[in-house]
Amino acid sequence: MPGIALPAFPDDVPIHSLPTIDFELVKADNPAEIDRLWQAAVTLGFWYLKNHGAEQEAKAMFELGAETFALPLEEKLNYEQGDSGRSFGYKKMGGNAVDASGLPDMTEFLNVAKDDALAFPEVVHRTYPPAVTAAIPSVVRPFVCKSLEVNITILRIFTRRLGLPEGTLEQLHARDLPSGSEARVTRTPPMPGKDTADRPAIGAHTDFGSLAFLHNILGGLQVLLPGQTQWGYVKPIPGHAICNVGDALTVFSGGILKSTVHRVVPPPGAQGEHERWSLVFHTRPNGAQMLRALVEDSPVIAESARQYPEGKFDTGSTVAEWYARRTKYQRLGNREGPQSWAASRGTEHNPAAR
Ligand SMILES: O=C(O)CCC(=O)C(=O)O
Ligand SMILES: [Fe+2]
Repeated sequence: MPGIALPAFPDDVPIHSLPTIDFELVKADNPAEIDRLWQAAVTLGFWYLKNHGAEQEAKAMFELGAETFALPLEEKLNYEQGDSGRSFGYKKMGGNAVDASGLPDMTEFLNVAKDDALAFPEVVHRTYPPAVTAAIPSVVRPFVCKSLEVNITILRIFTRRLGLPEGTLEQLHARDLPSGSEARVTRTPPMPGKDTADRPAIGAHTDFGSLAFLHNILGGLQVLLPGQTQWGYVKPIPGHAICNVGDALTVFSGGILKSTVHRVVPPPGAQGEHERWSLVFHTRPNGAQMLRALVEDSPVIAESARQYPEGKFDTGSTVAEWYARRTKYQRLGNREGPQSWAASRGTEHNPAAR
């Protein structure tokens, strides 16, 4: 459980060092820091974020996750997300595939919709276990609001840098329009002695949405940076969130922003003896928005999109449809064969990676 003394991240495993962006400087419009953020987003798609101001809110969310996961499985299954393509609610361990062979995942999720948190006590999407419902005003909503503040600030910067009219990305991620945005707590049981690549806890994927704001305690997250063939761990650093770009921003930006493949494997070294917890806020665009490059709105995006095969960023679907397809075919309950895994994929650079 979060909070107990844990072994340090080992120093003999391959890591990818990511740049650290200072959110205070970004908010203060510091040009050099904004440049560094932009460089990270268009090259690696991943960066650390310090001074984000969400530590207390994150801690409370971890505690709520612990309380929820401690419920009997039978009770948790009453809130299971199901196989329809919706992710809100509880996801049982083994509900998803981690690769084309249909190997089951090893992680349980609690996913609370941004819309349910902000509209509470009104129910927009679904209901949650009573302890979660009771904690929406005091725990979930504050975390959602802090996370949105961080991600919307970053989206404003991307709007400018992409040459889009002011407010474009903010409007595509409107607070009060329905979306797949959600707060997620994850728990993976200890997997001591497991070879990392043999037993992913969460399979290789790109994120479905726009921006992830992730809080890690133990290692286990690995990324496959663009152009590289070696997975590297992202070492958790206290007080530093890990941020990454998701598929929706890659598509909107005509390939300028990089949505990078990542996965979760058992924590390395002695950390593998412990349960792994993570917390993430996934910011996703308005569900009704068509998912395609914003070529009419920005010459920079039009120019970038031209360098890719025609139609690459014309998904032909709304954000909600794209997201539902990916969620649905990841579910083992919908699996018909390797084609189901293929149907769950996004803009991954290397769809065969696991
Ligand atoms: O737990 C982690 O470190 C990553 C979780 C993740 O990739 C996701 O929720 O999309
Ligand atoms: Fe992810």
